[in-house]
Amino acid sequence: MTRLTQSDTWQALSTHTQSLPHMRDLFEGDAQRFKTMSTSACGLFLDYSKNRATEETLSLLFKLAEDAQLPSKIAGMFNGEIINTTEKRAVLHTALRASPEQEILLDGVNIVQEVQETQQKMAEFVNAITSGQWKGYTGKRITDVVSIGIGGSFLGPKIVSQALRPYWTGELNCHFVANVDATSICEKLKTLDAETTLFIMSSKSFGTQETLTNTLSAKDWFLKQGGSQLDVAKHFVAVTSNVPKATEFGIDAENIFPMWDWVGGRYSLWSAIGLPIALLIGMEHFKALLQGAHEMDKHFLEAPLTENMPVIMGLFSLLYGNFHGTQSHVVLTYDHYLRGLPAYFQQLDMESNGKSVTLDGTDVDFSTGPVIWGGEGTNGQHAYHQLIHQGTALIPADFIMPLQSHNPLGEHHIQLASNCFGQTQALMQGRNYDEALKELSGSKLSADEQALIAKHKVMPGNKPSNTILMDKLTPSTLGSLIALYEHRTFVQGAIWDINSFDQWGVELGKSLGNDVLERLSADSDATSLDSSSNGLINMFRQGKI
Ligand SMILES: O=P(O)(O)OC[C@H]1O[C@](O)(CO)[C@@H](O)[C@@H]1O
Repeated sequence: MTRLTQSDTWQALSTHTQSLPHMRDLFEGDAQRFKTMSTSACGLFLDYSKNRATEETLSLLFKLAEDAQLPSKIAGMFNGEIINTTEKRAVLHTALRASPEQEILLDGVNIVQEVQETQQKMAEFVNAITSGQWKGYTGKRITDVVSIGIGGSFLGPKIVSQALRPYWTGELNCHFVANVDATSICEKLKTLDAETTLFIMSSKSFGTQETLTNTLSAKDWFLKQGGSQLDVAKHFVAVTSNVPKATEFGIDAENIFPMWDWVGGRYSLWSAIGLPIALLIGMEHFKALLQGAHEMDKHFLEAPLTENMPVIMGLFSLLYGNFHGTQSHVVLTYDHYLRGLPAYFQQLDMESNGKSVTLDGTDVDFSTGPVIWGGEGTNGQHAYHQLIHQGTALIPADFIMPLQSHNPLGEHHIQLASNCFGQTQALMQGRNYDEALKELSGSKLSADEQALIAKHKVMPGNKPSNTILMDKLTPSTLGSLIALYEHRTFVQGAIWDINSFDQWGVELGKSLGNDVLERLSADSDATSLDSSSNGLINMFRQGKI
């Protein structure tokens, strides 16, 4: 048993959460609920009133945070303490968006200076490419950039670029290649001209098979299209913490943008991994993105727990997973530009908190990270909202929506808002049997049929949601929003006392995959593995089922 579940606060929450009134009653009993259970910070507004919580719930949750020494753990991260204990690393993605005059010492070195130097290198590169000063091997300017990377070296650049489409400067097209499935790169290369294409190879480790294979294929394509080995330097750059391996691979040293081991892959978009973003929106907007995240960092570090947006969101997520048995959390972005954000938050939270031992190696006796999923509203209402409303699983939801659209057109945005707010209201209040029966009273159905259909129309409600609003989706509000979720993830891991910053769970698949690769290309069939793996390998070798 862990100290956490033995604590008085945990035990009190466990008892308390079993006898909470329905949210309908909480709203009916307090006209000020929206006012008191909402907060603003860094260009974001959070309505957390549609949660299964009373003042006592909140008080117990904040006590849980204090018991875990959350404020000092937050300060520890910002100060570069070695909190990624299994890899003996600091966790300092916050330094990537620190003010230039800040000093953050790591092993006696002010890392803010290194960050600023890399940002300067990025700015010069972005200017060279977008001004046309940087020429390809036949003297033409670069028109297309292909970003090759996977996981945090793909999701951040891809999804932030998509979200900030209104801010693209228009000089470049950008393509993202992640999967080792050749279709991904082939479909892009078909449309490209080697003379005007630049490849950015993004890999913190410079050891990820998918990224290495894709980069080798891109290089092979480039050479077959007429480029020479000497021309590679004009068309290939790399972002990595492993400079020796990148140099060995053939990337010119001056074309390598450094990153550091104190930046986790899923927290790296703020580093040179974000180069595709800066190329598309320009360095000024990229710095606004960083500034938005920096504002949220300051809020997270300085705001009292009871007014701290990431703390509030993290505590509610923990409440449902640990005291209401939820297994997943849905993120619904009521904005087409933000359609990729749930996938980004998926890696961020699931690769961080998908753990089952505490820092000292004790098996947890509580739920940790939930499954994060979601998509864009209103599309989800025509796909999976049925289950969220009437299914047997309780699924807490986050609704995210800008108040202003980048594309105001007729009734579109007001209808989007009506759907967003209507959904949170329906989830909270539901529809009881009497209400369902009353709706059927005018129908041609018999009394028995009405009674039966009414049963099918009942919606329990009491389904929790947070609603996050912003005036407009800008680089700054997007930066604050993503940092909000980064810190929301941190809050949960800190209270659970797990390591949110390593990812040992992805190593086994990689090593077994390498073994399978050898067996797939061996001279004889596989026989020494389990019958399923042998069977699958040998079926692939035969090339037919
Ligand atoms: O940037 P790299 O080192 O190629 O790693 C890519 C991704 O693979 C992981 O290490 C495992 O999924 C992620 O954490 C990371 O973002």
